[in-house]
Amino acid sequence: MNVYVTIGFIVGIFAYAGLQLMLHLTQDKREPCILESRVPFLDSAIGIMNHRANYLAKLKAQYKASIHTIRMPFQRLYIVHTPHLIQIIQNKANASTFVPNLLDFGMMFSGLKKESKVTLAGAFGLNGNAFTKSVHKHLLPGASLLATTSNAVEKLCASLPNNLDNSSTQGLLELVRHELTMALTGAVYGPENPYNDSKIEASWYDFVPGINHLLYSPFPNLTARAALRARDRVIGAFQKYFETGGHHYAMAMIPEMYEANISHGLASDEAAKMEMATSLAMLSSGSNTAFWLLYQIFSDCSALHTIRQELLEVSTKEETSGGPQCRVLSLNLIRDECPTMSAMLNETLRYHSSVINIKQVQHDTTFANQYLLKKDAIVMIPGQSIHHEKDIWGPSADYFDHLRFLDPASRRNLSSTSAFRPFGAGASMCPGRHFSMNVICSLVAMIVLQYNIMPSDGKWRAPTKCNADLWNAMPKPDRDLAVRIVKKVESEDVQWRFVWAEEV
Ligand code: HEM
Repeated sequence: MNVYVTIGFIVGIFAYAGLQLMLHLTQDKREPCILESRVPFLDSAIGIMNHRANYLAKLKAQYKASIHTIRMPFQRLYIVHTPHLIQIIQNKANASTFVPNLLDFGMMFSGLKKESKVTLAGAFGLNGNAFTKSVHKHLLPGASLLATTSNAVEKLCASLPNNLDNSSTQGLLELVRHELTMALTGAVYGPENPYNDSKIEASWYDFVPGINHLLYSPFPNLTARAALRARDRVIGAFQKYFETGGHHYAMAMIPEMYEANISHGLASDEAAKMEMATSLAMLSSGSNTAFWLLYQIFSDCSALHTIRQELLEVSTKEETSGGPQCRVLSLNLIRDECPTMSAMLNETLRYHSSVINIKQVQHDTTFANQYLLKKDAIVMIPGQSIHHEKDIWGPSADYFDHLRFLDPASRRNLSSTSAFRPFGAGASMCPGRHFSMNVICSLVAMIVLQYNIMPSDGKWRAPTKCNADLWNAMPKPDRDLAVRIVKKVESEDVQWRFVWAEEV
């Protein structure tokens, strides 16, 4: 054997043994166990590369542990899989021990300068940032949510006929993504919405794949050059938006966030970068949710028929003088008066969700009277483990059942964040969930009532979601579905009017 190969081999063996020793010497016996240590400190990186968003659920299925440790270079992760342990973490008394750290995530990919990060951390500490505070204030149920939802619904009503009425073959995901992007951002950013420019919309979606590089790559500037150039274009558009006062015509949340960041000492062009975090929260999970919901409805004839019937029954006839029949649907009624559609939405969230809640341990603590959790470690709660737990959801937990939430016992689980957590839990539970669900339900109802969707190859086949991003609460399908969308024959003679007419 070549002498260099022999030396390399021996060095490799020593390095491996050294790393194994280091791993086990630095792991306290009282900490949750390590499940895999074939490649010390790198098992999880390899596992995530291979299994992406499914990695943690795969570990649970394989080892059946309720909690375990993952070691990465300079970081320990504690993965929690079972409801009783999750409840302890979510217990109010433990709020100062386990703290959400989404703030860091937003800052990591927004392109902020170091000094701006320091300014924001000084201003907001562990209490979120101007963005999270404002969303909690403006998008929880109330007049502002109502106005913003109505605005988004108007945008959908205006754009849908233009984009769907041509019976050509289109990608389902691409189609709903465009509709939701324009409706959500249009309602939030107002008439000067930077995403009105199709180049900026395209640049946003060119940037998104770069987030993984910013999170995991040691050299994102080399490995994600095109994505980072796309981010510069989006940031540039937001800088212009604020410079020219576009935010004065937006919903109150946007100028409020901007002014808060400026008042804490951020330069105007840096404050504009925070809109990358707003855009990500707004645009990352919604279109994937709408995609899966449409897939589940249209691929099941009986569910489609029932949902159409329910929607029709809550709509009312509007008197017209001649011409086609006119029907009005108050989309806000769907949640309470269309049980199958609501059940289908909740099952879509339960079954497909890839959410992982992340908290940081603030000090060494003994958890559940048993485990030592070390300061600065990250606690991860994979929603998949809970959403597919047979003790909670019964033997059919691993299957999609659009009738599941018609059953009172399953419906009760909706209000337990130890059972149903597509939007997280506790004080940091997604404050955009009402807005997002309102608009997604509206889009889906408008499509279901007016169009037929058929896969262009004639057979519905669920795309896989093996490459879904670990950070996204709803998984992107690995491939888009080519579909043909045609106006329903019956709806040729009906003029539909859709409104969001809720009273506060
Ligand atoms: C289907 C759509 C959405 C899903 C599945 C989703 C999911 C989530 C999840 C899982 C979290 C983390 C919660 C936790 O740590 O406990 C979160 C946080 C957040 N989401 Fe959403 N989200 C969606 C849409 C939106 C929209 C449209 C907005 C804004 C307009 C938004 C704004 C936020 C904000 C500001 C936070 C941070 C809250 C905090 O730290 O206090 N989300 N979201």
